[in-house]
Amino acid sequence: MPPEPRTAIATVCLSGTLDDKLAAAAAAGFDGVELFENDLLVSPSSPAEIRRRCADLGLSIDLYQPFRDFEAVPPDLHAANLRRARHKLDVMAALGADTVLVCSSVSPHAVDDDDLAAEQLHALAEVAAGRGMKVAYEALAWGRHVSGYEHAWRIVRRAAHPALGLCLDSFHILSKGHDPAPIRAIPGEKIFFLQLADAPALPMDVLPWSRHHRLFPGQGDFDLTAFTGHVLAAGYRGPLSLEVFNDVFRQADPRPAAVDAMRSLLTLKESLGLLDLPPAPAPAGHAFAEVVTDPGAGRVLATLGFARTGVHRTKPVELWEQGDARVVVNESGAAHGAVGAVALAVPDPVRAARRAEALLAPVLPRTRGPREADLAAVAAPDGTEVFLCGNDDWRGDFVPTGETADGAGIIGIDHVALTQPFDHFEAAASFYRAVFGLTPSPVTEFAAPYGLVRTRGVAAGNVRLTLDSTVVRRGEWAPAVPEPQHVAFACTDAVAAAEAMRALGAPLLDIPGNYYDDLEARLDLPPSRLAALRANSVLYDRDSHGEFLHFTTALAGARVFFEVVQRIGGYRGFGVVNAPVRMAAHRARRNAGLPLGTLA
Ligand SMILES: O=C(O)c1ccc(O)c(O)c1
Ligand SMILES: [Mg+2]
Repeated sequence: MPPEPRTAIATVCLSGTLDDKLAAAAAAGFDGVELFENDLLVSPSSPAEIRRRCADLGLSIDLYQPFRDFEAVPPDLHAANLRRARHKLDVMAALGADTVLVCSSVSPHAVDDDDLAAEQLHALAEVAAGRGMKVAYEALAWGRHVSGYEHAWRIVRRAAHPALGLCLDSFHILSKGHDPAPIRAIPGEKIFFLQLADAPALPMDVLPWSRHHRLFPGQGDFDLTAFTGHVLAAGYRGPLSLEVFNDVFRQADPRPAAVDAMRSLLTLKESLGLLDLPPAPAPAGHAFAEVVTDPGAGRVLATLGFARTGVHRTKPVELWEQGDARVVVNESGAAHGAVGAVALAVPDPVRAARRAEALLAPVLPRTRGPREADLAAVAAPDGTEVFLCGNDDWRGDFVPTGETADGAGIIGIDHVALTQPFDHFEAAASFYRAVFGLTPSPVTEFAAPYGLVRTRGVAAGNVRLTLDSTVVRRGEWAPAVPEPQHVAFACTDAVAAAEAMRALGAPLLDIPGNYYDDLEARLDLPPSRLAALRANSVLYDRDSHGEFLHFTTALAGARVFFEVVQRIGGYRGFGVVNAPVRMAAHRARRNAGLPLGTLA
């Protein structure tokens, strides 16, 4: 295995003051930082104090950035630029930083003259070299005359100064669709710095795309593995450094954000064969789901045909079962009122937990009472507990009740919908992908009653999770309660299940007639099919692989409800198109003041 590269993160990625950022970067295990000039300018600490702080935290300052609008200007401006540069190099000396990033000029004073650019960068490199420092030249995607790395490399080659090299930034190269393969031909020692950022494919101008929408590697649509592979193949041996300008990350708690960033780098290293981790666990299915709520949830499950098969030996927790669907109802934290845990059936829980730990997932203490199963559990970014179950030992925690029920057609858990706090949307998908090997689906957006919601699934085998969040932070007029989470059960005949559950008194949501009139207009379903859906308030969707029928209960706790779904053929989605009518129906019930889990 090649040597493992060092890691760094640009302070601009993180929220807070410089102290907050440095502490978060160090805590997440980064080796160094790119110090963004503005973070220094607004800091009350002197450069020497910042240098000591970084040393105390075990961080190097790998790059001082950015120095702007330097090259290819008329002589008087060049003299002023050199003077400005000398000042910054002095600051760098006090910081103990040896590389300055010069990004390609956006100034209207710059001229389109590679010879002049090379000559002036040579002059800068000469000044830097006199202090044992280096200059890394970066082509901004929107640079006035230099906007591609191959152009920047021609200028660096022409300048031919040992203290002048390139800074490669994946965003500027991949956002413009430039081929990164020729990077392999650049001598590695002339690549002074590597900045990594991913991004979603967005049809927009590169500057706002770069300044607002960058993501950590693996979170967007760029191929960072191939890109980084080219740079390493060239012989680059500097740090892998994250430079991510993102509106949400900039205002999120920097400590979990830095952990999310590091998890992304660890996964990237793994994909490059630079890091050996226990493999992702290939989960087979949902062992159980836990809802933390008031006793209403159990009563609602009874009306869906579930039997209360066990009570926990030591905790106010019940086990409810139907087919292979198992729900643990935990009444010990009713205020939380949502999905508390998902439990994945995995072949080797110990190995899966080791991978999770290596990827910085907090491993939860095993609070074991007498006869309580030794379950490995880790915390997802939003605090949801993820249990790893190799077998059914966990059932031993429950004293069997002997209770049975006739059932109403449920055969297992189809998916668990884990509505995410606004700040965690990207980190959540990365977490489930990196730690458990679940594959994220593309993000879709829909208009919900209180604003736009974005959603994506993460799935592998029979494990499916959905991760929803609002597109922008919620408006003040929206109800204080966040969107609920839910557990969706699989059945083989949704219409029959809805009939059976209504007969048992299930509090199923009523869907308005407008919805069915629109279904008829759009999909031309057979009249008997449409009538059955309408009569039972069953929702419908289809894709190129199959069909999807589903219906939901009223809220069974402050933030949780249940859904019943039928997949026909290879339908891949989650009925997202129907989320707005379901949300509006929940809202209507909430606004009508119906108590939670009110039975029909
Ligand atoms: O958006 C910018 O100005 C900016 C500055 C420095 C960089 O390294 C970069 O990639 C972008
Ligand atoms: Mg950059």
